[in-house]
Amino acid sequence: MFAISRSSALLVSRAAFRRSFAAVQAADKHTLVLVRHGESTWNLENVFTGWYDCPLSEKGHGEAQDGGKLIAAEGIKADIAYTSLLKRAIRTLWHVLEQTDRMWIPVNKCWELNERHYGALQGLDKQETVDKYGKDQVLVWRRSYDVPPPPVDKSSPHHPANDERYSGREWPEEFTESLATTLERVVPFYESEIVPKLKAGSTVLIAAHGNSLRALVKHLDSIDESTIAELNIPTGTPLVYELDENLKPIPQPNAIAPLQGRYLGDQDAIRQRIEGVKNQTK
Ligand SMILES: O=C(O)[C@@H](CO)OP(=O)(O)O
Repeated sequence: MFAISRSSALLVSRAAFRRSFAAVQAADKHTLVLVRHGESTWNLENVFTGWYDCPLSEKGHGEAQDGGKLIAAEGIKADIAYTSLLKRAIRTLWHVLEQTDRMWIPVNKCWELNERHYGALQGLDKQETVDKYGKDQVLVWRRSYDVPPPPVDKSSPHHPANDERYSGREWPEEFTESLATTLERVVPFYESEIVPKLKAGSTVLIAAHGNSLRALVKHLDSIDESTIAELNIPTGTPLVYELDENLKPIPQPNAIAPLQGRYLGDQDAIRQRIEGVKNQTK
């Protein structure tokens, strides 16, 4: 009475095959979620920020909470999170973890994910800087790949040697960063710290900054130096990457080129936010 017919045995083994194939596929797919912090007080005031540690604005708190809700609605469950040493990104991460009910997962705070250091431009009004130096020069400082803004020296409060969170490291007498030098710290950090977690099957969440994330997506999406100059990342908007077994992005439907990951949320509103970042220096 327990004998299984040949056809039902076949059905059982097909179902088992489908299940194990799905498991292999799942193991070969890796999820990485990137979120730029919500609007900060200095974004609101249109001031060059870099490593200056300003908080989120009222609107920025709301953007970060909404970003977290979108991640929760997608059913994405981060296993480990990374952020910078700057409170606008840390607070954004806290909002996302709260909204996704993942406040218990490990969190790593690392200077390598900081915003690009804006040198002597930190603290200057973006529009006044355009009025003084011209739109083209300011665009070169903001978006060119390898032209850094003028540096700060150790007499400046903006120099990292004067901030205890960066103690224990050697900093050059003069400091500033281009996107290229930002990438030189972001990408090795990603490769050495985050890639092993992804390979081990963890879903990874990174809350960081406009330019540290531009550096990371340049690497992930193999974006060339002239195209990356046109790329702006909106505040508080989750960007979801599905990566294949070689950790190459699997192009997502609705991805906004040149990105292969997809932004969560209302796509028209996201395009408007992107334009807003671009238009900070008209
Ligand atoms: O001021 C900054 O640090 C960054 C991000 O807010 O600005 P921008 O978009 O001009 O690079």
